[in-house]
Formats: sequence, C-alpha cells, structure tokens
Amino acid sequence: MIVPDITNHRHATAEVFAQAVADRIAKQLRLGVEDHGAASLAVPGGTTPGPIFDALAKMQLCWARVAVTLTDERWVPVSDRSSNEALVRHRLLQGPAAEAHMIGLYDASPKPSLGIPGAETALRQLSRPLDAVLLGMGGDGHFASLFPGLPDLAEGLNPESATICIASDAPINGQPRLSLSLGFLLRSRLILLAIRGADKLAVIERAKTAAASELPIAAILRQGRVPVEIHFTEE
Ligand SMILES: O=C1O[C@H](COP(=O)(O)O)[C@@H](O)[C@H](O)[C@H]1O
Repeated sequence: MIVPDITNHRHATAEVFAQAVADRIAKQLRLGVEDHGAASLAVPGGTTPGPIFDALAKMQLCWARVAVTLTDERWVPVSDRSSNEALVRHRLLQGPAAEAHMIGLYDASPKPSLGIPGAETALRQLSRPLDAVLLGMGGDGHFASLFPGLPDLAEGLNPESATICIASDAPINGQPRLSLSLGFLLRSRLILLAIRGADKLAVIERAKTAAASELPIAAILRQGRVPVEIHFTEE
C-alpha cells in the first residue's frame, strides 16, 4: 500500500495559520507559472478560508497567469451571501490578485444537476493538473460538498472515476450543492487541508480509521497520489 505523503503543520495563532497557508499556496502558484507558464488553484468556501484569502490576495506573483476555481459551490446566485464564488471575489480577487481569472461553478440553471455541463465546460479552461487545492473540512468530515449521506458520495469519492462534478439537488447544510469530485481534485500537485479548532483535529484522528462513507475526509488521508499538508490552529 502506498503510504500517503501527509505532513502536519500546527500554527500558534489564527493569523500565523492564515499567513502560512497563503505563503504555501503562493509558492506553489509561482512554481506553476515558472514551470508551465500558467497556474491553477481550487479553493473552498465556508468560514475558514477568508483570512487565508486576505493574506494571499496581497502577495506579488503573476496573477494574470493564474486561474482560480472552487472545490464546490452552494447553488445560489453570486449575489447571495452564502455563495462561495462571492467569498472568493470579495476576499481573494482583490489587490494584486484581482488579475487572476475566476472560473466559477454556478450558472443560472434551476438546480445543480443541470449546471454540470456548464461547470465542466468552464473547468476545461484550467491548466492541469491543478497546482494547488485548498480544502476545508466540516465537523462531519465533509470536504468540498462531499457530505456523509450524499446520494452520489461513492462516485464522488472514487479516485478512479472520470466524473468531474457531483450535484446534490436536495439542499445540504442549507443549499443545493455542486462539488468537484475526489478524482478531479487528485489531478493536482498539492492538497492543503486547512482546519481550525480542536474538534476538527479530533475528526482527522477518527478519519484515520473510519470509513470514507462516514467521514469523507478519510478518502483524502488514504489516497497515495497527491501530497497532503494538514494546516491546523486551535484558534
Ligand atoms: O459548506 C462548506 O463547508 C466546508 C467547510 O467549511 P468551514 O466553514 O468549516 O471551513 C467548506 O470547505 C466548503 O467549501 C463549503 O461549501
């Protein structure tokens, strides 16, 4: 069995955590532009990434050669405060990073399953593999919008699947969702898992032995293809 390359990075404060993750992403993007002339990044929504985006947006790099997409989207208009794309546009695509190219997942389709063709067409603009994937994690072990109990969770967590997007037309945690699949996320050079709070660290520990159907993050910890950096702060 391939032992996954997982490194743990504990940070003393929320500020140090945000800066460290932003620095790591910036390093990866610079490498991508230097090596391939372009770089691509997938980022989450939720409550964790905002300060990371604030720090990353200030960094000097060739943002015009960087494409930013989402690991998942709540199926609401970008004008909605719960939109992940809105979070990225308001907190990351600012300052120097305003030059980056945003590839959103949401379109005007009435439900996410009907939005899959448009999202997959948009995602083809990305330079592949992704240079960096930033993931958050919910207290239930979900990442992106791959939640326990999701009808298509097995397909979404199948690393061999060619499926790119997984839709949940039924609301999960408040909204219908569109998520990138594990198979798509593993076509990347680095995964950064950014988690805050001791409760989430306990979920990571449980996920080392739990089934991915119970704690989807287990699928990230068990894959052996992409290096994973777990960045953690208690705050
Ligand atoms: O709903 C979502 O939740 C996860 C985790 O969010 P956090 O607030 O606990 O960091 C997030 O990664 C995902 O993108 C988002 O849609």
